[in-house]
Amino acid sequence: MAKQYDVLFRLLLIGDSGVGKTCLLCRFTDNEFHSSHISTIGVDFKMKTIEVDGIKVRIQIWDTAGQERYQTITKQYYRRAQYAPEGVQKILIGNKADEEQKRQVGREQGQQLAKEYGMDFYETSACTNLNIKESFTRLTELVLQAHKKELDGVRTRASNEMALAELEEDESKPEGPANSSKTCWC
Ligand SMILES: Nc1nc2c(ncn2[C@@H]2O[C@H](COP(=O)(O)OP(=O)(O)OP(=O)(O)O)[C@@H](O)[C@H]2O)c(=O)[nH]1
Repeated sequence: MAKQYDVLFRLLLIGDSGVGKTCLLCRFTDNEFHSSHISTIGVDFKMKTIEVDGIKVRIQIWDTAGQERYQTITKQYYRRAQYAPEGVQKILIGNKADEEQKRQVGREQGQQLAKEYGMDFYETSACTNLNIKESFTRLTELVLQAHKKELDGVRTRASNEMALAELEEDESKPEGPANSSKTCWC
């Protein structure tokens, strides 16, 4: 059976209560949007596998509560992330981009803040599905880049496995032009 993923990492969603962290997560993992605000209690998580540069990446996405009363719990999660030996990759997201009239933070303000912290900036909408896949994919790319050395081994293994699977598939096919997978245009 084909391996389900090559690497696994953990991603943390942090931000004030009501900014749309749970909705970003539900849009990304299940392509769903809920208009009600049910505050996250403590932390919750969902999983999603995406493929970037031929590598199957399984992401465990932790959704933290924005409400202050859960800060003692949620802080433990950021702290653990801070001590990661390879450092932490971050991006800044301004959500609810569909609500232009109710905008609280200017786009330039967001871009400036992201620049100060050396982060990429995305304006998203969980409601209209704007930049959801793009922002999660970008963060995944940053994590993969930060772990480039370990990944070279994974990439070699993945391409060897793919070559082996293709070989096995070819060997199981009966010979003859009718079964040839190549198309000739001449
Ligand atoms: N218009 C619009 N509303 C959104 C968007 N994302 C979330 N919302 C709404 O904002 C409210 C809060 O969303 P949540 O995802 O529950 O917010 P949260 O950041 O997880 O909140 P806590 O769990 O309390 O930290 C809900 O009513 C959502 O429907 C968006 O992109 N556009």
